[in-house]
Amino acid sequence: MFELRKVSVSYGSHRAVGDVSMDVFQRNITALIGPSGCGKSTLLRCLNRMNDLVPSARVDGEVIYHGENLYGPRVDPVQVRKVIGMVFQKPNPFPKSIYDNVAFGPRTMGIKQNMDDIVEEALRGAALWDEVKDKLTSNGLSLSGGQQQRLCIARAIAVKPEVVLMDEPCSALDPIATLKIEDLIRQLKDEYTIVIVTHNMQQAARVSDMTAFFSVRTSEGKRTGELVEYDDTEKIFSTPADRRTEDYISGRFG
Ligand SMILES: Nc1ncnc2c1ncn2[C@@H]1O[C@H](COP(=O)(O)OP(=O)(O)OP(=O)(O)O)[C@@H](O)[C@H]1O
Repeated sequence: MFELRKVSVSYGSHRAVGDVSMDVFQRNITALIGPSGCGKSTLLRCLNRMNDLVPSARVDGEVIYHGENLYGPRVDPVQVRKVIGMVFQKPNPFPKSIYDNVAFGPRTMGIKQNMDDIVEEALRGAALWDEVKDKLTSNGLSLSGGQQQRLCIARAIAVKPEVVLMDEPCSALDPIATLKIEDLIRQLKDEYTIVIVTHNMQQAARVSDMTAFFSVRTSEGKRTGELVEYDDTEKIFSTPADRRTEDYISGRFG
């Protein structure tokens, strides 16, 4: 789905992550793991041009999506973000009804199909329908944290993206809500390609098919994130090839 070729991201003169080359496979769950500050979120945001919104950010290298460089001159970043959606760390529903939260994207895109059907399908897809079907006019902010995050996932999938990027989607949730979101992520894989940043190694091991481990290299006092190892999740967590990966997953570092 994605081919990253020597992708580096800098904020001003600080290179946050350097020379990342990896492929992301379709209808797979790919986890990005590694210690704080190694550039996981920065790299994730490259995949739908979210870094464009940070004035100091610069992306070098190529992010090829379906054979086309996402940073090519003819590519419209707004269009990119419709096809490659994002779910953030902290649930961030709009202060609107549950229905309007989900309908927002399709309405903005001028989708003419029956909106009730779209909203129901997205809420079912996000495993939230049964809990909210009788209160669709209630404010999205009245839901619990876990429900709010599933509402945000419903909002993301309502516009039928191909890819859903998730930046630590469970870090603000309790363990039960976390397990629900993990179940949901596994279900979403049938239809979507998912890339997830997580601090939680057990979560990466539980949900992902492929895992990329990043580390930080310090040179002349400057810290730059780098991709250490990328492989099947099972391999990364059982017989990693690199000592740094082994140290991290066994808790000796990070
Ligand atoms: N908007 C920004 N402006 C300037 N520097 C930034 C910005 N966002 C991130 N950075 C820097 O880029 C580096 C990588 O940060 P990033 O948040 O991508 O790492 P991370 O691995 O996701 O960390 P964490 O796990 O703590 O969220 C850090 O040094 C951070 O300070």
